[in-house]
Amino acid sequence: MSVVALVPAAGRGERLGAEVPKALVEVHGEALLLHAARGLLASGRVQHVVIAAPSDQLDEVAAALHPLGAAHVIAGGAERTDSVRLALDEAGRVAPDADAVLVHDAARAFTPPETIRAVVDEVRRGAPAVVPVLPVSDTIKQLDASGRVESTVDRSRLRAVQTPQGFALDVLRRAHDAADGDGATDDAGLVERLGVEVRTVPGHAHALKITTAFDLAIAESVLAACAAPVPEGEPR
Ligand SMILES: Nc1ccn([C@@H]2O[C@H](COP(=O)(O)OP(=O)(O)OP(=O)(O)O)[C@@H](O)[C@H]2O)c(=O)n1
Ligand SMILES: C[C@](O)(CO)[C@H](O)COP(=O)(O)O
Repeated sequence: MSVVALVPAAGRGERLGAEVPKALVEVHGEALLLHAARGLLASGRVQHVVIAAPSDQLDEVAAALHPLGAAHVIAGGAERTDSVRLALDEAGRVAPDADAVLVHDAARAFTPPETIRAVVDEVRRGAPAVVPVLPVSDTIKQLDASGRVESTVDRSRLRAVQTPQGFALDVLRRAHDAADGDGATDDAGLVERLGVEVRTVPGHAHALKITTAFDLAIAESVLAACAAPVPEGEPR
């Protein structure tokens, strides 16, 4: 089985508010996108990477990825779903042998390799679709239209969903074909509409989505902690 990873990286990063698109924001001297793509390849499960970049930043993105040597860059679309769809089309050209596909946000640049491997391995075990998830730690309230609390939601079966999400390639193609421009906030959401089973594997705190400046500060600390030598006798 050959695995192609699609990395939607064409967002502007409005909520982060940096001077460059979010995927090009640097942490420890390297673009978030480079961290994300390198993590995918470092998992040892991914053979091809296709990146959907802002259409006016293709050269900048290619330059940021230079240390990696192996990635295909295309222009993304107006919405995340459009960027994934365009990358999926490109995957058919650059990785015709692929039968499994990952979709991974550039914004989740520090997802650990073990999470990526867990997703791929579940697809290899026959899952049509797989998402990494974390339990929700806050109490969740449902509000009415005026902002008053209507009810407290049972959180025992709620999960926050991360990326990479893994799919049998034909399943993701069918899901995007059926969506026909009617997007979802994640790709598994499109698969759910087909009535196809979506399995879960444990997510990881380091796979946080860098959305705001606060998230970026957390990500910087995560990377610093991972790079720091572990004192003798302490677990990593
Ligand atoms: N048209 C778009 C919009 C988003 N993305 C990508 O989808 C991922 C998740 O999106 P998000 O974190 O919301 O990024 P932005 O859209 O850039 O953020 P914002 O909404 O703050 O502008 C990111 O890697 C982003 O680059 C994309 O490829 N194409
Ligand atoms: C795909 C995703 O990261 C899963 O949690 C998330 O749905 C992206 O949402 P956004 O609103 O595009 O940031």
